[in-house]
Amino acid sequence: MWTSSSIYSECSMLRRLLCTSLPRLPLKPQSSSLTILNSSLTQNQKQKQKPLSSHTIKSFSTSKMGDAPRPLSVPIPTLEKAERSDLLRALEASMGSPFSSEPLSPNPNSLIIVISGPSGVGKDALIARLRDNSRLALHFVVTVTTRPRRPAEVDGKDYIFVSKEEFLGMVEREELLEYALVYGDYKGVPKQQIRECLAKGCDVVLRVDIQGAATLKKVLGKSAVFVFVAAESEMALVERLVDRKTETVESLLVRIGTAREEMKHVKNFDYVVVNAKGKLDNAVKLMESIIDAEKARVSQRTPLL
Ligand SMILES: Nc1ncnc2c1ncn2[C@@H]1O[C@H](COP(=O)(O)OP(=O)(O)OP(=O)(O)O)[C@@H](O)[C@H]1O
Repeated sequence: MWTSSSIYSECSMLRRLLCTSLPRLPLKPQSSSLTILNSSLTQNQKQKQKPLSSHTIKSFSTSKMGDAPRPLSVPIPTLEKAERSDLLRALEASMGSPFSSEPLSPNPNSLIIVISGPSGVGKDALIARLRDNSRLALHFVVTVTTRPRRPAEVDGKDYIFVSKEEFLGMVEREELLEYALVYGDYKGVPKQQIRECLAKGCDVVLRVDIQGAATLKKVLGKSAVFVFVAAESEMALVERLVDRKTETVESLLVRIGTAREEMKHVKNFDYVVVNAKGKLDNAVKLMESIIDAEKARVSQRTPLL
């Protein structure tokens, strides 16, 4: 029969047993039990407890951690008094092997980043800002096009401007990763530039329209990162196209109608970047964050090309 006094005496015996066995507990694996037991001590008992000496730690070092047997009698100096290098050496000796300075995770793979979105949304503006100001070292693949050069554009930098015959020759020789007829002009992505860049270990940015992105998705699948650039509203997009003053009324109508359809494709992309009016810098920062996050992925993409 349990009486209240017998329960009390059982409890105090158990407490005495636990307190006297405390210094023998292994240091790491059971540190949570150490905390629990410690909290059950009276204030008086806590004051009587001495800090762990190097001798105490030495006896812990004879215990096993996981499967790795640890050598006996490796003296580990106290944390307060030891030289850092001595402490590191003692810890290495105690663990049974030297600490490696090799990176714990491998270098991230090169990325293929596909930037797409409706006409007038600001793809070129975003890419120009990334090219000129970004902290990231990116290679921007220069698209080949048969479209006439706009006054501010530089051949070989903004686009490679070629005749229709030259373009079709490239198609024939299978030099393009993808190509499309966009608003009456051909645009294509040259394979060679991408291959050269990936071989050097750099990250490649491709700028394509929505059709091009759909084709690249079939070719590259999950090996590339697909980013959809959007305006904050349809009105903002139309204003931007009108203000750019590069389109006729007919081509404006075609682009606006196409943009309505293209917005439906956003679900096929990995990320969406809203390029709001006057907030191009925010869009650039978001692009950089996406690239940073992709570099930090545990399961890296491997470019297929
Ligand atoms: N955040 C922004 N705020 C205001 N204007 C912008 C912004 N981003 C781009 N623009 C302007 O909007 C216009 C369209 O941008 P841009 O030419 O870069 O679009 P695009 O998506 O490359 O178009 P396209 O596919 O037709 O070549 C340009 O005049 C550009 O300067």
